Amino acid sequence: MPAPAASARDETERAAEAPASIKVENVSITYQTALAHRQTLVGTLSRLRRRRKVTKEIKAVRDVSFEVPRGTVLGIVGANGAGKSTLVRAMAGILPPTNGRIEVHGRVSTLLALGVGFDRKLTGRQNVVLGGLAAGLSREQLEDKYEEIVEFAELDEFMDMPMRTYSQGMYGRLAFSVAVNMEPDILLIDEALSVGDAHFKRKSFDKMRELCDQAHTIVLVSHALRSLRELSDEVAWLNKGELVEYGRPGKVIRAYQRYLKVDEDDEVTQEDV
Ligand SMILES: Nc1ncnc2c1ncn2[C@@H]1O[C@H](COP(=O)(O)OP(=O)(O)OP(=O)(O)O)[C@@H](O)[C@H]1O
Repeated sequence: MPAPAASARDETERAAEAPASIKVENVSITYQTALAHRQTLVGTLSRLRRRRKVTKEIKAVRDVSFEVPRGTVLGIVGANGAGKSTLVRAMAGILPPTNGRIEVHGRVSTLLALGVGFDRKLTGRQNVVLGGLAAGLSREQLEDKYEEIVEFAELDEFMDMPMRTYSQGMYGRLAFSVAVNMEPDILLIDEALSVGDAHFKRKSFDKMRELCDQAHTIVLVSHALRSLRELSDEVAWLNKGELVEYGRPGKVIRAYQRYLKVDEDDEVTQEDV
């Protein structure tokens, strides 16, 4: 019967026509960082006199291009220092690319290891309200969301305490709960797939799977290869700032593991760490 075939084709065509959620075009990001010389007094004095700053360039991302279609879950893998966090921070608009451009279509919510975070002087409740307003939610939307966020984080009795009194796990649980409950079009997650204790890890992974199955566009940076393989539609492998491979999760992760010289079923690299 033609109808189902036609609708399947329509779907494919629609997906092909749908604009990419994220477009990364020839992006390079270079950090300029002050170089520490051996700290001798004479050397420091002479440099101060000459007012010369010694800087070093670190090319963290080198001419990277790819597109993330709407509704795609993209995993990013790579060794330490490969440029993963730098690229995701640029996608989040925290860091401007040195060259190239990044287009992002949709409301973004981030859960990043570095950078944006809560103000520890404020209570959990104040942080959630401020974060929600900053993310563009109305007061009414925030009231509904607030209950969901607190219930998911299971931190009801701590919400009126300053966040400096929170344990690291409690902090992570609230951050995760805020990020996933903001109903973003695009969710950027860096090294925060599993936070909290074993119970919350399970819960946050199930929530991630639920979000990945829905029409959200998600970018996940993680060293937890098993989770990435399970959650991602596509995987990008970065090495020394360059995009080495982009494609189906099994294929790209196997190539990355060969590079790392670890077995495919190596328990440690599979783990959610
Ligand atoms: N703020 C910064 N200033 C200068 N150099 C930086 C800064 N942040 C990162 N770098 C450098 O940029 C490179 C890429 O770092 P990045 O944090 O993006 O790597 P990563 O792939 O996320 O690593 P990891 O897996 O260890 O988290 C590294 O060489 C790092 O030293």
